[in-house]
Amino acid sequence: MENQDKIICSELFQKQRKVEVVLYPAVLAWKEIEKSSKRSSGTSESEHGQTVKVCEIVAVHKTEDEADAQPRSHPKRINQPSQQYPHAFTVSYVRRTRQHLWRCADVTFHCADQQICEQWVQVINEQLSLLTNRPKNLLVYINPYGGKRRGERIYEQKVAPVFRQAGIFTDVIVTERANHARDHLKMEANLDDYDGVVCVGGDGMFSEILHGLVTRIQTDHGVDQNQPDAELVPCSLRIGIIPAGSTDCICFATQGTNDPVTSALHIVVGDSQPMDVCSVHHNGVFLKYSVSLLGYGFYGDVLTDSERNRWLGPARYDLSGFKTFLSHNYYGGTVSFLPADDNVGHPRDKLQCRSGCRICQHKHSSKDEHDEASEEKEKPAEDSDRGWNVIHGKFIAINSASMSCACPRSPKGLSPSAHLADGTTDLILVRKCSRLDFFRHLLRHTNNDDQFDHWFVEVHRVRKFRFEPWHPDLAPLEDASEHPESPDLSPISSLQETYDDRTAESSWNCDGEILHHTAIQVSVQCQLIRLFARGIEEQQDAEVAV
Ligand SMILES: CCCCCCCCCCCCC/C=C/[C@@H](O)[C@H](COP(=O)(O)O)NC(=O)CCCCCCCCCCCCCCC
Ligand SMILES: Nc1ncnc2c1ncn2[C@@H]1O[C@H](COP(=O)(O)OP(=O)(O)O)[C@@H](O)[C@H]1O
Ligand SMILES: [Ca+2]
Repeated sequence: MENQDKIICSELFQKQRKVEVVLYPAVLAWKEIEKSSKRSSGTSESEHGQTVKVCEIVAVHKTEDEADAQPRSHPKRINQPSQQYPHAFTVSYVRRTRQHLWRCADVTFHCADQQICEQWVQVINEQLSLLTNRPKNLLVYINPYGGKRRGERIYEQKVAPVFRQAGIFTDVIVTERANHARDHLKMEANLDDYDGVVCVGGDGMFSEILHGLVTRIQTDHGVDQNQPDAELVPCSLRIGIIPAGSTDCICFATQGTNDPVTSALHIVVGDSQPMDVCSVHHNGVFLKYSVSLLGYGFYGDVLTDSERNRWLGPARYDLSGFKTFLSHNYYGGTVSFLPADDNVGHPRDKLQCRSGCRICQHKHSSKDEHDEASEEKEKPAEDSDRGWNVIHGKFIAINSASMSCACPRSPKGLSPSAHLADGTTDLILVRKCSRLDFFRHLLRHTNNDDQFDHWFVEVHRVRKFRFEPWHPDLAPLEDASEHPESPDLSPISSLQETYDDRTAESSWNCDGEILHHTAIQVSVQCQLIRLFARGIEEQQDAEVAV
């Protein structure tokens, strides 16, 4: 073993091939040195060798099992290299497969000398121990009733083995009722014992963890959440999401897939993705936090209806989506919003938030300065409407997407260019239109067409917004902005007979939870939490160059 300038190099044996294994300061590389005659053509892998970033090594261990230590294809033949190389160690690392999916792969190196083998295990472990962003102790909450009720099985079979391999200690709590996890975090959990909290479930379960954690931190720091302008204290603990829910949009939109093993690996390598959180108030009283969708009208009605059919699992949303689409309700109200600065782009600029996103980083570095400036602007009470835009209308949907809300149903999401951590939310207003028009709009969430390119849709990037449903007595008789009716998918208009658009109110869908107030004030809290994620990687990130 050579150890020059912290580069360690040995000739070892891997799958009956002699390989040169090199540990650079941040990369492990191995390359075949002598090709056996059988493999003369060689694969590109063997010619160019393979590399793994040290920060993506899950674990290294001495391969004790004889069957593992010997090349598997010829365990009993004499004169095999395994006789000359009886010692072995195995490196488990992250391998990217298709579409942002990560898997844990193993490579076993054999060597002649026990000391060299042990040295390799030691130096790799030393490098791993320098990676201080990796969690060592995690608090795990499992919702056994989320999604298809597979939370416990998913955790035991797919996630726990990865954590075990990486030497992570876990305390696991299987929830016994709704809000069990939230209340435990709020009042009981000893947060000092952990580097992070893991939630196994869907967006609703994530919401529990978010509320428990954020509320606990504010209470510990004496911050009053009821003050809409209170400066909230960011959470130091990161949150990991193991998807086992119905929509899994927060997981999908932060790592590009809803796969439990991929999530487990993002946690193991200690990824960190800051994220915006919207705080929702009603007349100065705190209601809820939201990180993905705050939706009034269509998505509120879908959620309300779907709760009755929870037994259907994830399919309840399709059924309720279809029913709500047929009802074709619209709701009067006034939306006011404070637009974001131009430097965070625009919802239709086609710039997508990706791993290491510049817009989110810029926002972070300018956050303090920006917050001070904006407080100055908003403080005087009589001047509090300065910079606000006001829109009155009848809306089929009012959606605030603080992130893209990409999910398997809509791989590009409700607002494909929304950013995870830029301190803004994309406010999408879908005005009263025909069923056919609304169907076209919905359909564009599933293809490459621009869902904002309709006369009845407008979208604004905002830092705050308010909504006020029309009081029946004060509602204007006709909405001035209304477009002449375009063709409808009509025969169902009889469903509308009992519908009074002057009194109708919907409810807000707040990350999959119903809010009990319709008049709300929303403010984006820039980068309040961090996830064990890295945003969606560009495809070329998958390659490593030495
Ligand atoms: C024509 C097909 C149209 C497909 C349109 C799909 C748009 C989907 C956007 C989804 C945004 C999801 C935002 C995330 C919400 C979640 O926080 C939240 C909670 O998740 P959890 O249960 O995992 O805890 N999930 C939800 O509120 C569910 C929203 C799902 C809505 C599905 C709507 C399906 C619409 C189908 C319309 C069918 C029209 C057919 C006309 C012939
Ligand atoms: N043990 C439990 N029993 C019943 N409900 C629970 C339990 N644990 C969590 N919940 C609630 O279940 C709801 C749905 O959970 P979630 O994991 O988001 O699944 P889904 O994506 O299918 O909606 C959440 O509102 C959460 O508060
Ligand atoms: Ca955002």
